[in-house]
Amino acid sequence: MLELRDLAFGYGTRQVGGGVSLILRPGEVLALLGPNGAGKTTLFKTMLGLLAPLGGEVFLDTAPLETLDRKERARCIAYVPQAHAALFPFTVRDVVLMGRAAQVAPFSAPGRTDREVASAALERLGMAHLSDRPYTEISGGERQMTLIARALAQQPKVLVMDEPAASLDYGNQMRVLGHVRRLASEGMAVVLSTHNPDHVFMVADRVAMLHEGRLAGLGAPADVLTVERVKQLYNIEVVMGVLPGGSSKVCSPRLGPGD
Ligand SMILES: Nc1ncnc2c1ncn2[C@@H]1O[C@H](COP(=O)(O)OP(=O)(O)OP(=O)(O)O)[C@@H](O)[C@H]1O
Repeated sequence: MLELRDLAFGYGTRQVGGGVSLILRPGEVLALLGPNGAGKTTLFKTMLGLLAPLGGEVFLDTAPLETLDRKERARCIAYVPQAHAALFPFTVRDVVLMGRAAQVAPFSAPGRTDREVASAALERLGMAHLSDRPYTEISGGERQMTLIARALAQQPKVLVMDEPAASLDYGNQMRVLGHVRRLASEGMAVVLSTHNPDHVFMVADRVAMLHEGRLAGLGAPADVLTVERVKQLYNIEVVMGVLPGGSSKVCSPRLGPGD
């Protein structure tokens, strides 16, 4: 569904990373883990076509990304960026409705189906009560949930989420991860970045670890997300295990007296 072949990425002459090859399949959740500045956002922007690759290729449903126009891309792949400051006082409903842009004919207004899909996305995320509120007057976490609803309204095959849980409270973090699993079980392919190994264990089928712009590991979390890898990526000692009654591994820092 989404394939990266020996992808190199960066900004103009500044290469951030390279040699990234992977295939994302329908119904799969892939987590991208890596320290600040490792190149996760730059890689995402390149796989979305917002930045031109510095080498290699991106394929969407076997078509080279550069052969698809913006509407064709938007019908296939949706992006939830990192939480950002709001500029215009659109209502939450209208922000979510913008996710329908690729389905609306040129010079036409969104139709009833578009409004129903947008409302359903808000409903699904438990955000319906905020529909009429200005996007500039809701909290950072509520803005993040609105952006997720906007991406769902796009009804993409591939969903790319840049640290979707970063500004959410504990309950919403777990709810968003639950939604991610449900979307995958309906056939959507999801790639999300996170700094939290527990979230990887909870939600991901595979994890790709990015270290200084290169893949430092790719595979099932239980196999490749090890104590040693976390030490390599984040320079921190951790312990991992399954808690009594738990179903997935958890990761906990091992802090010394001087930390
Ligand atoms: N617009 C830009 N122009 C040039 N370099 C940039 C630009 N944006 C980011 N960078 C650099 O590219 C590198 C990778 O940044 P990127 O935002 O992709 O990292 P990240 O893994 O997403 O980090 P974080 O976890 O902090 O969000 C960093 O060294 C950063 O300083």
